Amino acid sequence: MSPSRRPSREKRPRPAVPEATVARLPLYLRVLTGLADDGVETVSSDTLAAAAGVTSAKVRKDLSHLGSYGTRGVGYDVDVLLDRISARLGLTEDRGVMLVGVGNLGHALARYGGFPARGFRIVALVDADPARAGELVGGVEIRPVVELERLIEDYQVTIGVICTPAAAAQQVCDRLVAAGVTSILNFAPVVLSVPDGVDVRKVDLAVELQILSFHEARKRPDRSAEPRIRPAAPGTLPLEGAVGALSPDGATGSRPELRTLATEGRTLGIAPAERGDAEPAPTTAAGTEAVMRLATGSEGS
Ligand SMILES: NC(=O)c1ccc[n+]([C@@H]2O[C@H](COP(=O)([O-])OP(=O)(O)OC[C@H]3O[C@@H](n4cnc5c(N)ncnc54)[C@H](O)[C@@H]3O)[C@@H](O)[C@H]2O)c1
Repeated sequence: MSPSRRPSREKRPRPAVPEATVARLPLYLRVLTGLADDGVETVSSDTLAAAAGVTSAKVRKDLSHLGSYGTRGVGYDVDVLLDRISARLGLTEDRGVMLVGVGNLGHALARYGGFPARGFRIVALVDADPARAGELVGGVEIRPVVELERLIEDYQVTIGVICTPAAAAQQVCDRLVAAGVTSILNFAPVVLSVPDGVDVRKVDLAVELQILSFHEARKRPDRSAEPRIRPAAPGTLPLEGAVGALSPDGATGSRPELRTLATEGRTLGIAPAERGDAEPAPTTAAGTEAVMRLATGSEGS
C-alpha cells in the first residue's frame, strides 16, 4: 500500500475490547485509584489480579487490549494505566446522570457521595410522587416527572438510572430514550425493550446472591447432590417434608433426581444442584456495590 493510501492513525478504528474485559476494567480502576492516592507508582499484575479475582495472566490479557503491556519485573505504571482505563471507559468526559424514582433505593444511590470520584454526577432526580418534589437528596432537588424531558435537555443527560417499581419502568425507559438518553442502568426487576443504539445494564441483587449461592453449592460437594427446590407459597406443604414425600410418579422416598413435585395441586420446580466450572457472570460492579451499600447501610469511598 502506498503511503498516501495508508489509513491515518486517527481514522483507524480502536480494537474491540471483550465485554468480560470491560466488566473488569472498573475493578482495576478502583485499585489503581487507591494506589495513586497512596503515592504508589507501579503495580504488578498479581496485585490487580487479586483485586479483580482473576489470574494475573487474565489481567495481562485484559490490559493488552488497551495497549498496556507493563514491564517485566517492574509491573505497570499506575498513572499511565489509570489514564488508559479511564479513557477507554469514557470517564474523561463529564457524564450527567438522571435518576428516576427516588424512593428507598433511589435515596440511597442519590446520597452516595462516591460517584463523582468515579466519573459520574447525578445531576437530576425525578419522581412521580408530588410529595417528594422539592426535597434535596445529596444536594440535588427532586423534580416532578413532568420535567423529565426538559431536565435531560438542560443537563445534557446521557445516562438514566431507573429505580421505579417494575410496572413503571418500561414507560420511564421509553421517555428517557425518546428524550435522548442512550444508556440505562435498570434496578427494576423487569427486562426493558430499547431500540438499537441504546445500552441497558440491569442490576439485580437477588441474581448476584443466586450466583453466590451457586458457588456455595459447589463448595459443598456432598450437599450438592440434594434436590434444590423453590420456596413454596404460604399455605402449601412444608418444603422439607414435601421433598422426601413424593417422587414424580407419586412414590414416596427421598430421591435426588426428582425434578418436579406435585403437591396440593401445585408443581414445585426441583432440580439437582448444578455442577460445572463456568465463570461467574459479569456483574454491574458499581451498581451492585451501591445496592450492597444500601443493604449494609455503609457509606463507601
Ligand atoms: N436491583 C436490585 O438489586 C434492587 C434492590 C432493591 C430494589 N430494587 C427495585 O428498585 C425499585 C425501587 O425500589 P424501592 O424500594 O426504592 O421502591 P420505592 O417504592 O421506595 O420507590 C419507588 C419510587 O418510584 C417512584 N415512581 C413510581 N412510578 C414512577 C414513575 N412513573 N416515574 C417516576 N417515579 C416513579 C415512586 O414515587 C417512588 O418514590 C423497585 O423496582 C425494586 O424492585 C432493585
